[in-house]
Amino acid sequence: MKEISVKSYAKINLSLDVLGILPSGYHQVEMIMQQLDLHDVVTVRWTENPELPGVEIRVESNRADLPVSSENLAYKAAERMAQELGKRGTVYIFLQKNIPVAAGLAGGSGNGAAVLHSLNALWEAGLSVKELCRIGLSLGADVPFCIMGQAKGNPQLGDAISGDPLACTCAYAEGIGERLTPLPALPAYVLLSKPPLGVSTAEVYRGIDEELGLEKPEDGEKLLVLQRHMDTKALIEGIKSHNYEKIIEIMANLLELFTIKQYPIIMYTKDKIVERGNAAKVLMSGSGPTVFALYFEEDKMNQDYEALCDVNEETYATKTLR
Ligand SMILES: C[C@](O)(CO)[C@H](O)COP(=O)(O)OP(=O)(O)OC[C@H]1O[C@@H](n2ccc(N)nc2=O)[C@H](O)[C@@H]1O
Ligand SMILES: Nc1ncnc2c1ncn2[C@@H]1O[C@H](COP(=O)(O)OP(=O)(O)OP(=O)(O)O)[C@@H](O)[C@H]1O
Repeated sequence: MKEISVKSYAKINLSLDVLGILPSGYHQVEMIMQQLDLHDVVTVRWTENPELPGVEIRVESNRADLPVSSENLAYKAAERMAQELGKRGTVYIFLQKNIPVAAGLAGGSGNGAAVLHSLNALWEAGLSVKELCRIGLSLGADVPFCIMGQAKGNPQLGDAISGDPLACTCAYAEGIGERLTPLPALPAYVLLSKPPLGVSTAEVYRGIDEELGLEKPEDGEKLLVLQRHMDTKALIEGIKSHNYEKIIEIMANLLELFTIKQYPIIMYTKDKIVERGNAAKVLMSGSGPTVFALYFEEDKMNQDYEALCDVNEETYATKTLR
């Protein structure tokens, strides 16, 4: 029996723009993604057994409300790796969940990514970060970025993975979120506050279509309309040159257009942070509903943390992963 534990980090979107809709129904996006120190711990145990016809998978978690069947992204990730590498034996996965669920923080995507990394290590498969990202994309659009962040934040995966040119904790994402260019991390303290509701990512992208008047092109038809709603290129320059004023000015999340209208409690949470006057920026992360606030001074975040715990039970004080 062999075992490994991997830290599965939460992510926020420093920016998220939707440029258009593809014939697949997926959206062409432009985003800056940043990993946070807040993490789940994914432990994977592998027992080889040539008598078995394939791989048996069992998932357990400390959260009773999380599906542990084949719907779980950790389960799916083990299935995909087994298909790729044709192994026989038992995979046992334990998910120590600390990241809130259905929150816009890529918690599930991270767990899927962690299982890919774990099995790559336990099976000594030697797959590169790029190869893991290819497999990860079939699990979800956020998975490749989670793979890159975990490569940086888990030295136990070995020098080849942590030294991979794609290992990074901040990245510029294009395509459906899978074309990733590493960026320097943004050093900041981050407060997360999740209103008590879960949001479906698919519902949010459908809602955005209505907001923007986007219609899915027919198969074979070219993507005609590509419209930018924020200056992501200038944001990248700001991150590279440590121009915090510029970063704060440009950061935005287009998905707020729909999610905040649909769930006013998100605006209520944002207002509660903004009115305290400590945060440099307050935005919704991903498809929501979690609101994040950025700070450059830790004590300012700590003051807001105390106050926000009274607004939403699921409130966390963390920082960006560097
Ligand atoms: C909102 C973000 O979290 C921002 O990082 C991602 O864009 C979503 O990533 P994700 O949850 O990993 O997405 P997936 O699991 O692949 O897809 C969930 C649903 O979101 C929609 N989806 C997702 C990504 C994308 N670029 N366009 C989409 O339209 C699709 O309807 C899909 O059915
Ligand atoms: N390992 C997992 N951890 C959390 N949720 C999972 C997992 N596997 C499957 N799910 C399901 O995925 C859904 C979305 O959960 P998740 O926490 O990944 O949301 P999210 O942070 O909004 O993700 P993303 O930002 O990638 O859209 C939930 O309804 C949950 O039941």
